[in-house]
Amino acid sequence: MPNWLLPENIADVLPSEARKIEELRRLMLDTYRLYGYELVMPPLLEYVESLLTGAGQDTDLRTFKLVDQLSGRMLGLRADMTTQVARIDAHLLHRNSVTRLCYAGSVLHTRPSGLHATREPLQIGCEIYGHAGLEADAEVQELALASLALAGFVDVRLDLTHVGVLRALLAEDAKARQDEATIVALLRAKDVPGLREQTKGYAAATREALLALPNLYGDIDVLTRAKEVLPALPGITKALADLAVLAASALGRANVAVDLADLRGYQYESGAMFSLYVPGLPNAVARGGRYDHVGEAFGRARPATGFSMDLRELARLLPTAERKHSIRAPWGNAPELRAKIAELRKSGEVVIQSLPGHDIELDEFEYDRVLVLEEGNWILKNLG
Ligand SMILES: N[C@@H](Cc1c[nH]c[nH+]1)C(=O)O
Repeated sequence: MPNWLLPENIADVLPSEARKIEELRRLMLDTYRLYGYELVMPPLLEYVESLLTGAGQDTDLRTFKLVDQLSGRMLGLRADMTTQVARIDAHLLHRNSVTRLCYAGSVLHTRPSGLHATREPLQIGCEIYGHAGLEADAEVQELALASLALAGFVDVRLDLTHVGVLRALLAEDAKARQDEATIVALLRAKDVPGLREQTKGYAAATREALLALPNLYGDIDVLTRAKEVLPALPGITKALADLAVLAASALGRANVAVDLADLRGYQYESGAMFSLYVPGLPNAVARGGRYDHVGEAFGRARPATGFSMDLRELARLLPTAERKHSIRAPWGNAPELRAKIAELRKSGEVVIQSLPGHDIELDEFEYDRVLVLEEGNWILKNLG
C-alpha cells in the first residue's frame, strides 16, 4: 500500500474548495457576531467521560478513542461540539444570564454518516444558554436559515419535530418506557410493521399513538391532524403548540414541514428540534434543537438550544468560486518595485511574484495584469 493513501472517507481539501469553505466560515462567524454570539474554541480531544456526558449512545459509537500517555486515561476525539460548548457554559462561564456562544472546528466520526460523507466534518454552530422560552428556539432557527441564505441557498425546507411527543407517550406506559431505544430506532426508520410487532403488549392508547407517529408527516396541517389522533396529554399539547409557534416564525423563509417520527439526532435533545434540507442532498445540512438536560449533566441546569452544520458538506453543494483576478510581478529587490507591490497588496490586490525560470500554476488566481518597468516607473498593464 503506498504510504500516501488516506483512510476511507478522509480527504485533503484542495485550494479552490478550501477557499470556498474558509470564506463561508468567515462569513458565518462574522454574522453570528452581529447577533451577539461569542466565539469559543473547545479542544479537539478530552477525557471520554466529559466528552460523552449528556450525550447518547450514537455519539459514543461515533467517537474515536485513544489512551492518554500522560494520565493513562481514555481520551476521545470530539464527534460533536455541542456538548463541549454546554460544558463551557455550565462549568467555566458561571453566568446566570443568557449566554450566546458560537464555534467552528473539525470533528471526527468513527463511521461516516452516509456512503460518501466525510469522517471529518467541519462543524460550525451557535448555542443559546439560559432561556427556556421559545424565543431562543426561534432565534437559532432564524440564524440557521440565515446561514443557508448567506451561503446562497434559496430553496430550503425546514422539518420540525418535538421529542416531547414521544416522552409524553412513554411517561404513560412503563412497558414502552423500557423499550425506548428500540422504539426510537423503529420510528427513525419509519418501520411500521416493526413497530406493530414491538407494541403488541403495550396499552392500547400507547400503541395506537405510536403507530400513528410515522404518518404524522407533511405540511403544518399535520399539527391539526396530530391533535385529533394523539391523546390529549399535557406534554403532547405543549409540544404541538410549540411547533405551531416555530412553524409560524419560519413561514415565508422556508418550506415548513412537520415530521413527528423524525427523531434523528444525538439523543440529548429535550424539546423542539429542526432539520434543514436543500435540493441535491438527501441528508439534512443543518440540525438543531433544545437540549436542556445536558447542562444538568455538567452539574448546572441551564436551558439550552442551538444548531450546527457541516461546512464541508455545504461548500460541496455550492458552485466553484470564480478565480480571483491577480497581478503578475517580476521577482526583484529594487526598492521601487517592492514599494509598488506593497502598495497594491495594501489596496487588496493579489500580487504574485514570478520566481526566475519557473512557470506558476494556480488553481485559484488568474492573471489579468502584469507589473512592468517603463521609463523608470512600475506600471500595470492589462494582459490580453
Ligand atoms: N450538534 C447537533 C445539533 C445541535 C446543535 N445544538 C443543538 N443541537 C447535531 O449535530 O445534530
